[in-house]
Formats: sequence, C-alpha cells, structure tokens
Amino acid sequence: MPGVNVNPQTPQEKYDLIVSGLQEVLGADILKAKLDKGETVSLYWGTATTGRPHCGYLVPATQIASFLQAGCRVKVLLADIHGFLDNLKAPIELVKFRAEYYRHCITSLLKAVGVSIEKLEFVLGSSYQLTPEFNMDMYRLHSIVSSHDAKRAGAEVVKQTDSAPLSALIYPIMQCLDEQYLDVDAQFGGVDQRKIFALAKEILPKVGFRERAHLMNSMVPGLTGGKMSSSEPDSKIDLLDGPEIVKKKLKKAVAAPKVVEDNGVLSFVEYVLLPISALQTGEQKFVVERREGEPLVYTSIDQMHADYREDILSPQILKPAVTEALNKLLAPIQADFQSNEEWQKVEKLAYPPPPAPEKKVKVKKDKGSRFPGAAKKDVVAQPDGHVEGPGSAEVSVGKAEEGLKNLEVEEK
Ligand SMILES: N[C@@H](Cc1ccc(O)cc1)C(=O)O
Repeated sequence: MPGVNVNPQTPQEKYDLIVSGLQEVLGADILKAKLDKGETVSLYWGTATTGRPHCGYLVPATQIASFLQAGCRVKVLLADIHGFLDNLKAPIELVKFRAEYYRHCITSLLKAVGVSIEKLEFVLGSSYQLTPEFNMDMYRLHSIVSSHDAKRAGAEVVKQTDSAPLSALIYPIMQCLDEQYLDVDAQFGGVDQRKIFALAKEILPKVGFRERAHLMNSMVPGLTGGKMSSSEPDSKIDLLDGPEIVKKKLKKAVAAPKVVEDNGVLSFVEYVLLPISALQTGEQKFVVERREGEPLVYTSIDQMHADYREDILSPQILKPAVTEALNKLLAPIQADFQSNEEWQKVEKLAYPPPPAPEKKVKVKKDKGSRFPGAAKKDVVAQPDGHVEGPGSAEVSVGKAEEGLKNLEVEEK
C-alpha cells in the first residue's frame, strides 16, 4: 500500500485504502457511490469452519484491518453450515464447536494485527440460514440457477468429484444469498471465490435483491511453500505453534534464492508484515539484520524483491527476520489462549485427538474384561476400539485404551 493514506478523510482516500493490496474489485462504483454520499461501507468476509485456522489467516485479517481503518463496518461470517456442506463427515456439533474456536482465533488474530474488535461483528451462519425466509429464498434461487452454473461457480472452492453430492451445488448459492441476509454492500474473499462472486452479482438482482461489490485478494502462497493445507501439519504454521516450532517450520520452508515468484516467505512480508507496519506506524518498514554490515531496512516490497533477486537479501537472513516478526505477532494470540479456559475447552471439543493408534500388547492378567479367554495371549487393540487376539472372537470394547481397561498388559 505504498503512498496510501492510512488515516483517510476524503471519499477517494477511503476508497484507496479499502482497495489497497487487493488483486481485483468488481462493482467499484457501488462503493464509490456510498463513500461519496458520506455513508459507511459495510462488508463481510466469510470463512467455512473446518480445519484449524493457521497463519494464512493473517492475510485476510490484515486486509480486514485496512477496511476497518478506512471506516468500514465489517462482519465476519462463521459459516458453520458451509463447513458442514464442505465436509459432510464432520458431525454438525463438531462444526459448531469449530465455529466457536474460529471466533476465538479470529478475535485474537485481529487484536494482534492492531484492530479494535468493537468495530467488528461475528455472525454465525446457522443463526439465520435455517430460518423459513432464508430457505424460501434459497428455493427461489435454486429455481433460476442451473446445476451446471452452480457447479461451475463452486469449482475452485468446493471439493469436486464425479458424482458430487448435492451439497456442492447448494454451497455456492447459499454464499450468494448470504450477501442479502448480512445486509452488506460488499463481500470480501480470495480470488478463488471469483466464480461464486460472479454468480451472486448475476442472480441476486433476478430475485429483486441488490447487486453487491466484490473485493478479492490474491491467493498468497503458503508461508512454508506451496499451498497451505490444513490437512498437512507441516505445510502450515498453526496460530498456537510456539517460537521453536515456528523457527523449525520456517527453516524448512521452500524459498529458493533469487526467486521472488511463488515465494511464501516474501509474500508473507508483502501481504502481512508490511501492511501491518503501515497501519500501525504510518509507514511500511521491515528490517533484516545481517551478521556483517548494517541491517537492511526496507520500506517497500519492490526494494525487497530487487535485493532478493540479487541475493543481497538471501533466504538465510530473511527467514530469521520473518521468524522473529511472526513470533511477535503470535505471542499475544498464544497468551490469550493460555488465559482463556473457554477457548482451551472448545479447542478440545472442536478438534478431538485422533483415535489411539493400533497398539500391540501382551496380556498379563485379565481382571474381568468382556474379552473371554484373552489372558496370557497376544491381543491387538484396534484404533476403532475393538480388541482382537488369537483364538478370540472380535469383541467390541469401546476405544482402544478403554478396551484395555480390565487387562493388565505389557507393551510390546
Ligand atoms: N467460500 C468461503 C467460505 C464462505 C462461506 C459462506 C460465505 O457467505 C462466504 C464465504 C471459503 O472458501 O472459505
């Protein structure tokens, strides 16, 4: 956001701050018209509550910080039903705990990037998406959108398979309708949401609702290289990862020397660290210490790219600087977590540990299990809970650990 006024007064300055750092804006006139009338722009960002929020969430959080600084009213949609539609195997109660976990994470995350969270409102999807009104409007939209168009809209967002469940078609339409029900002027999301945004722009007016603006940020490569994926623990840095883990993960991060394209570490500086510095101090600044010589002081990403291409700024000196800055951002989040029992409790409920792995044990003594004739034989506790052993029928005895309750065993 070089040259952007972070304390905007005029409509133009406000507009410039809102769109700074974005890759694409659809319906700019909608925003400008509001600003010109001296009115407050309201917008929302939705997140489906699935895997644990990781450091990649700092990117939208930083953008939201800019929106708030520009005077916008911001809603964060905790899209629990979308989380369910996206992963039908996750029971709905789990998705709700996840929504609660997300609320804690995002609140703390926004505080960490310097946003005063009073200006922000969280909305739980299921709080209005289950009402008769919303559902009737869904049916109206279903009647005017072809399954082909619904499928295409979700192509980059919803899991695609040959015989996708109907939920994959409902998801994008529901996201379109959220704009109406959240009563906002604009929706913000990654460019991966573009096709859903385009569908919303097309279909809302057809059922008598107003067309919204759409703000998109680029898909920022994951900090550790490649795509950040919630399902691969090492590919992302969890918000609760302590300083040593962050250091280790960043050390392993892919950041080829001299290559600025698809460089997750540099992108993190560009989309998170520099904008945060600008919002907090009025100027973009990032300092890289060197073992010899003066520290390198950067005030724009272009300077950093130029030095990186020349290897003046090497991954070896960049990574420790980013590690330190990231740990500084994460420290207050982790302190919040440590001091918030409710958050800790909900974490356990939202992400229960995976079932105990298969365990081979030798039974020393059977103190009355429901496992006839198990004593002194080799038994295997299966992850799904039943215990198998030679000469025995499979007996289901609950979780693996549970199944061993009455057996005095020797680990093999
Ligand atoms: N589609 C968004 C989540 C979302 C859900 C509903 C919305 O209304 C907005 C956004 C994602 O990929 O994470």
